Amino acid sequence: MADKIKDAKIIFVVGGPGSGKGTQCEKVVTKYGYTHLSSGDLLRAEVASGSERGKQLQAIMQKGELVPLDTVLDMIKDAMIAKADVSKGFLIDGYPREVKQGEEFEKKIGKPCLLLYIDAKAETMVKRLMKRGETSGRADDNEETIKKRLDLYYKATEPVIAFYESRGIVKKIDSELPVDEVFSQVAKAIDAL
Ligand SMILES: Nc1ncnc2c1ncn2[C@H]1C[C@H](O)[C@@H](COP(=O)(O)OP(=O)(O)O)O1
Ligand SMILES: [Mg+2]
Repeated sequence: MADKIKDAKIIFVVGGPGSGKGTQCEKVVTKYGYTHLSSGDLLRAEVASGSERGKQLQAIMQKGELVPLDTVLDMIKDAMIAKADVSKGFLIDGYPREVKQGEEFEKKIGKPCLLLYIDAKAETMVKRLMKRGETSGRADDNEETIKKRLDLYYKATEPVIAFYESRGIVKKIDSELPVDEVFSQVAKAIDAL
């Protein structure tokens, strides 16, 4: 089954909470016809389904912690297989959150050809998340959880960037700029593939 996705382009989209990953991915979907898979959205869909697994996930996410690796990976893989025939490529948004997740992804699914590092200052991310929290309805868009998510990002996720830098596939994107200017950097990186 996983054979079908072996030849598809896989792009990891990594950045802190509120850095603008989802915003940029939506624009890539429109321009390039890629499939956008946000690990957070997949997990939130499971929570919304009201399943037993969803309830356990919600408790973890509300605390700003990482959910078990196999759960996320299985969800991403199932979603990729479902889209394999129609997709030009995959944007994997919000994953890997830690180096181990990247290693497991490559074992079970395939290798990324690019890592988009969506970079914004902590202060900017907090500001954007607090604003998003006014309307998002997300249980983790509150001041206390935001702080934990940022700490975890710097501790667990930044090493992911270093790991893939050694492979030469990291493209750093300045996400302090207006959305369209951020996107022109993203488009340049994708056009160069
Ligand atoms: N370049 C930019 N300038 C200003 N606001 C931005 C921006 N990119 C995203 N935003 C806004 C949209 C959202 O309300 C919030 C978080 O963006 P997001 O795409 O949901 O981030 P992420 O998916 O990385 O958590 O910030
Ligand atoms: Mg997002």
